Amino acid sequence: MPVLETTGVSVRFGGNIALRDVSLTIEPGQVTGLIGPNGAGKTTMFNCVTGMQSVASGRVVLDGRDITGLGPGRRARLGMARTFQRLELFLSLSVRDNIRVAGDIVRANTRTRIDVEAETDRILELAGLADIAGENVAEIPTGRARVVEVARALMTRPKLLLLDEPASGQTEQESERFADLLRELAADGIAVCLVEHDLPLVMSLCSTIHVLDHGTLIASGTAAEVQRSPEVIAAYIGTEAVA
Ligand SMILES: Nc1ncnc2c1ncn2[C@@H]1O[C@H](COP(=O)(O)OP(=O)(O)OP(=O)(O)O)[C@@H](O)[C@H]1O
Repeated sequence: MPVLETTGVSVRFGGNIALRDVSLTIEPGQVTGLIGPNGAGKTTMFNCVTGMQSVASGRVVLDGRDITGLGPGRRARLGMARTFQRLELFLSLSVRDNIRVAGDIVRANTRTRIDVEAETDRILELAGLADIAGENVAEIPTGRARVVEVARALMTRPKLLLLDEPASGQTEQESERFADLLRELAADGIAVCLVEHDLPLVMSLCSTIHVLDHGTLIASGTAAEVQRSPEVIAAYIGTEAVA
């Protein structure tokens, strides 16, 4: 069973249709890509999934449960977490405290028994951030700050992790390490969904890729399948081969 299923999701902003009848699934234990040109509706889709944007029509189903009417807090407690295109970190806090604070919130708002300090240490190691744990987030490079955001999301133990352009600002080396982290998370059973313009990264990481264009889902399939799709080539990839 997919972790997430959207059926016929549509969103309008005044006369502008941001999403038109979008039906897609995100499976556990995989990295799924959501790609498309600027303005295609990718972030709006994340907002619909996380409850930050209400839908004009359609349904959002998490683990077989219809969550279309639930707010972002309820959805987060049901097991979804996200990161943002524009970094949303506490700039005056250290890397460690940015991660720890999510654990404190989980402990305060749910009945989860969580050893916040131990879990913070585990996630710092897992995400490769232990060497900069004490540094202020304002002082670290953007590429690593993006990993801090992912690490903070992991403190909530999500089953669905939505990442909005997490590799932007990363060096090639950082993005290789980041890809390894996402593979590990998927191998652990998490459903990871990635909005990303770095196509070689998406193509190498994602088992399934959904392609949006002008709010419409124009293709879903493996990297090889979407790269062959004439609609995708015309709308987004162009004629140049993607490595
Ligand atoms: N709050 C809003 N009010 C009005 N229009 C919006 C709003 N949010 C998004 N849009 C419009 O909806 C469409 C989809 O935007 P969205 O940000 O979801 O695209 P995107 O695929 O994430 O783009 P990008 O790759 O540039 O981040 C665009 O036409 C955008 O201008």
